[in-house]
Amino acid sequence: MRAAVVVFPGSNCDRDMAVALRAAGADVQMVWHKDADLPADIDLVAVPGGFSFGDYLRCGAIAAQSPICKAVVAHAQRGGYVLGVCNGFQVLTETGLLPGALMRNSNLKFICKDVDLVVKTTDSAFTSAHTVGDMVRYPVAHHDGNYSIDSDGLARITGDDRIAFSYAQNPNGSVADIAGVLSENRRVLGMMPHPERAVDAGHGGTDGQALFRGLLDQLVSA
Ligand SMILES: NC(=O)CC[C@H](N)C(=O)O
Repeated sequence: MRAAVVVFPGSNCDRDMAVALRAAGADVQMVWHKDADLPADIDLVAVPGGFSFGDYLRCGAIAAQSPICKAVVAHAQRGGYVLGVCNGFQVLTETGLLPGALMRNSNLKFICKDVDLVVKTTDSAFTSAHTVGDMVRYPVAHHDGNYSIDSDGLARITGDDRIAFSYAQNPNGSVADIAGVLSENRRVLGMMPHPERAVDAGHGGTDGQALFRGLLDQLVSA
C-alpha cells in the first residue's frame, strides 16, 4: 500500500502517522501543503493531527483551502482512501469530504487523556480487523472535538451505518457520543482519537495497530 501523509505548518502528528503506517507495512511519503499533486499511485492519504495554521479562523479551515487539499478531495472523489485524525478530521469536515463540524469541547477545556471507544461498524477497511462492539483505548488531545451535525445528517449517518467509533464515556459533548465518521463510500474516515499514538507498547497501549493492520490487509488484497 502506498500512503501519503500531508504536512501543514503546525502539524504535530505527521511523523507519528508515518511511523504507524510504515510499521503496518505501508510505503509512506510526506507531502507538503503547497504541493498541488499527490505522488502517483497513492492508495491512502493520511491527514494528521496538530494545530495547522495555528488553529486560526477555525481548526482546519485554512488548511482545507491549501493546494494539497484540492488534490486530496480529487483523490477521494476517485474512490481513494483518506484517514483524517484529530486536526485531520477537522480539515476533512472543512473540505466537505465528511459531514458535520467539530466545535469547542463542551467543558471549554483542552482534553488530553486516554479514552475508551466502541467500534460501531466493521463495514470499512479501517475497522475490518474488528468485531462490532470491540472496545479500544486511544489517546485524545484536542480543544475542538465536539462533533456536531444536524438531525437530518445524524439520521443519515446513523441509518447508513457510518459511525465508525463512539466514546464509551463522552469527553467533549459530541452528539450521539460520535468519535469517528465514515464517508458515503466508506473510504474516508475522520476521527478525533489518535490510533497512531497507540501502536507501540511504549505509548501505553497498542490498540491502534488493528486499524492500520485492517487497512493494510484490505488494501493489499484489493
Ligand atoms: N491533536 C490535534 O490534532 C488537535 C486538533 C486541534 N488543534 C484542537 O485542539 O482541537
